[in-house]
Amino acid sequence: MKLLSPAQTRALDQATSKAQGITSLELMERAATTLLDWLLTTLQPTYTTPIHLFCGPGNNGGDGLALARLLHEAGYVAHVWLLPAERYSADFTANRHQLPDGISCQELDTARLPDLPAGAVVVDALFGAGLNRPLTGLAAAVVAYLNAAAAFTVAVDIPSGLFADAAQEPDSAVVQAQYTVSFELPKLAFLLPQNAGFVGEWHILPIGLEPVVIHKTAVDNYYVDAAFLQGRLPARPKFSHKGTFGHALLLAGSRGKVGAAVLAASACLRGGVGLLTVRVPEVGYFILQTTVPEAMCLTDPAPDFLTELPDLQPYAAVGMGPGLGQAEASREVLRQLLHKAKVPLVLDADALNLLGANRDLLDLLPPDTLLTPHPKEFERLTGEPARDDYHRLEQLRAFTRQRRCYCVLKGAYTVLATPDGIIYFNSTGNPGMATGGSGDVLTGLLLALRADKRLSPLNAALLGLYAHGRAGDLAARETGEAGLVAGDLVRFIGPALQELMASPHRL
Ligand SMILES: NC(=O)C1=CN([C@@H]2O[C@H](COP(=O)(O)OP(=O)(O)OC[C@H]3O[C@@H](n4cnc5c(N)ncnc54)[C@H](OP(=O)(O)O)[C@@H]3O)[C@@H](O)[C@H]2O)[C@H](O)CC1
Ligand SMILES: [K+]
Repeated sequence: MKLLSPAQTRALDQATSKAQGITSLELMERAATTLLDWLLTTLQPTYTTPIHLFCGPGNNGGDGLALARLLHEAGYVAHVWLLPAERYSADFTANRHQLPDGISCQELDTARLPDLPAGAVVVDALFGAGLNRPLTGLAAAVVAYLNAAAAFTVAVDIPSGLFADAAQEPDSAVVQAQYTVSFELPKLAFLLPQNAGFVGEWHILPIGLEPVVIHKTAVDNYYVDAAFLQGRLPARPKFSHKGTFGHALLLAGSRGKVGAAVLAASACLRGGVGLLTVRVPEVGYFILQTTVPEAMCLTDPAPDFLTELPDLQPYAAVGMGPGLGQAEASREVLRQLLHKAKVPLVLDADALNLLGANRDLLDLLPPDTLLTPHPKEFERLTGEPARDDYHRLEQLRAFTRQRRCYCVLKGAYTVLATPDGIIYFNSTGNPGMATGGSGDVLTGLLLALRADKRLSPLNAALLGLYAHGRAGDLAARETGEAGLVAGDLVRFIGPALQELMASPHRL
């Protein structure tokens, strides 16, 4: 799914009205009807549940007014609270006039605010995508009042006070919603950790906006769901053999961290690689040969950490980093790898820390290298702390453009940035995956997909991120989130990839 800016969303609304021969008021009615359905199904209010709708002066307020009417007509108790303003949008005014006589409708002032007990529902329709400055005065006071109340809050389109795709000043007045219900496509703001306390759980309701116009709209940010990946993972050909899927080399492990090599190696095998050779120091030989018998083990002459780069000739892709440690000799192995590699590279964990501590090595990165830092490792790569999540995204775009690489940034919505500066937000995964070894599993899986010559660097990375998160979701069904360990992810990589695999008989 594409993430559109507010200006692009407005243009899409207008193009939809034109193409479908409907007025913007009719589109608003469609949005409100879908919203009504969602609200009744998800919140299941009773006919006595008080539902307070706070409506601002624009079309977000118009959505709130239309919803209030529909709720009233369906027999629910709707109270409308209007925010006084100098100007009101045309569709707000039209819906204001359509409010039935029996509905309670009052203008807000600080002396007249409703009681909002725990059983009440608040619908926040004060401001939506048209917000163009921070909230002040009465609007800010109302937001503070709503945030202090015990009621259950549903934000229409976006929590009021939150910008759709830009940071707001710290301590700005922003509604803290339990649910945010938006239309057709998600907004960038929903995907950033700094906004989690405002957005709550978000839902997208389709309202029939024109797909052709969405298709033609150029964006820098995408949200990757299963539909987005459809057809990107080809089925395994009937007459394939182990050479078809590539021979990968994994450089990993040091004394006390051989487990990271084991997890990455197991994930690489479950990721469908044809052959896997793991380079570990002597200390890892017995462990690896017994826990991952499917992998070949090529030991380094040193006992505790890697000191020599093996001949790279046989390999289709090379991964380096899990459990590596940061010994000087291992740094030199990394330097040689960057100099010599002619095949795709996946760098993670200590390989990234070594890059961060020796930033001259970044100049050696071969094009299309895939890096998989978490935010702290990424900060070491750039050498500059991010001001906020938006700034971090811009740093990421600048980094991948400058280095011509692919970079994954791990988090609740793990993102992938490409050499063109396009960002993809992954949609799968759960908090149970914030556990030791989860990143090693991702590295192994990505290595397998990069070794598969049928996949572009972009598709390999997107499929890997999605399948990793999906494996976590499947595993958590069995283990619960708290009980999830990285080894569980490995077991579910196969089923996760199978779900994504294209049918050979479909277009
Ligand atoms: N496709 C869709 O998603 C649809 C969305 N709909 C809904 O429409 C809104 C967007 O409506 P819009 O009228 O453009 O914007 P708002 O309602 O958010 O804001 C209205 C005006 O408020 C003024 N404004 C902006 N910031 C502030 C502020 N901080 N304090 C006070 N006033 C503010 C501004 O006007 P000015 O002239 O004062 O600058 C805004 O224009 C979208 O969010 C959806 O809810 C459609 O209903 C269906 C399709
Ligand atoms: K809102």
